[in-house]
Amino acid sequence: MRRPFVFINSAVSLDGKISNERREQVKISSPEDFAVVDKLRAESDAILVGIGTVLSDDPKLTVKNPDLREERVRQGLPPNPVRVVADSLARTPLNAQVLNSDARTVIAVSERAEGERIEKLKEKAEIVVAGKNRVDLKALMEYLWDAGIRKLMVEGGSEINYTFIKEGLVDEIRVFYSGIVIGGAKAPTLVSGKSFDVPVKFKIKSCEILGNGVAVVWSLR
Ligand SMILES: NC(=O)C1=CN([C@@H]2O[C@H](COP(=O)(O)OP(=O)(O)OC[C@H]3O[C@@H](n4cnc5c(N)ncnc54)[C@H](OP(=O)(O)O)[C@@H]3O)[C@@H](O)[C@H]2O)C=CC1
Ligand SMILES: Nc1nc(O)c(N)c(N[C@@H]2O[C@H](COP(=O)(O)O)[C@@H](O)[C@H]2O)n1
Repeated sequence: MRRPFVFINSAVSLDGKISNERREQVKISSPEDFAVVDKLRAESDAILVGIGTVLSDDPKLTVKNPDLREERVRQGLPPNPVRVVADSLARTPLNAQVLNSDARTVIAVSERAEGERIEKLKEKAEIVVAGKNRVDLKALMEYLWDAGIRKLMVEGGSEINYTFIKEGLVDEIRVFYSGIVIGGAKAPTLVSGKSFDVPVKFKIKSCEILGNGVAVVWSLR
């Protein structure tokens, strides 16, 4: 199967949470980590999130540093990478920031998505139907490969991270471990879903202190 190089990027509190139990966006990264994340976005062809993250955070998923956007343009690329949302039922709100004109957006839906919702979203995004009940990530990866995407950054949340790992679609995971405690037994962690029968193994590729936290890049073992 031909697919892009896939890496998950996530910021985690020291108690392992990626947000709080109300699933509100929490600033976990240090300024130093945000600068690296921005560079990683600029070096990627596309950035993917699950619809849960769109509904919780209303992210823009754009490159923030104008110098990095200019560098992309110098390389003949659009200023921002393609944004991809895994959204089986086409629930992306029409006023979501991810649909603004800053970048091209692909909404991946399943066959269960209502035609009317799809038609409305089509005015603002490219729609790809992949999967019967839920977005089929393998089919989506093939679609993105055919669309010229070679490096995909997955920016969560926990449910979409789980499926990427379960389906063997992840090459690297970059985690920023921050010096904050969020707490909350039900607050989401990096990966949700069901425990794997055999834990998936990763090895450390690199490790650096970035302000009040540590960024570790893990590659598949
Ligand atoms: N600290 C950090 O780095 C980050 C934190 N977050 C936080 O994470 C939380 C959101 O995470 P979460 O609620 O887990 O939501 P996700 O962003 O992981 O989205 C999950 C949804 O994606 C849709 N989906 C479509 N296809 C698939 C598939 N094949 N596998 C899994 N999901 C699929 C499902 O909805 P449907 O079936 O309707 O399509 C599912 O409910 C927020 O609180 C946010 O703030 C998010 C990103 C980064
Ligand atoms: N790297 C990182 N650190 C944090 O502390 C975060 N909360 C997140 N969240 C992710 O970034 C998205 C927001 O992107 P925009 O700033 O709107 O472009 C958010 O939706 C999460 O995917 N990431």
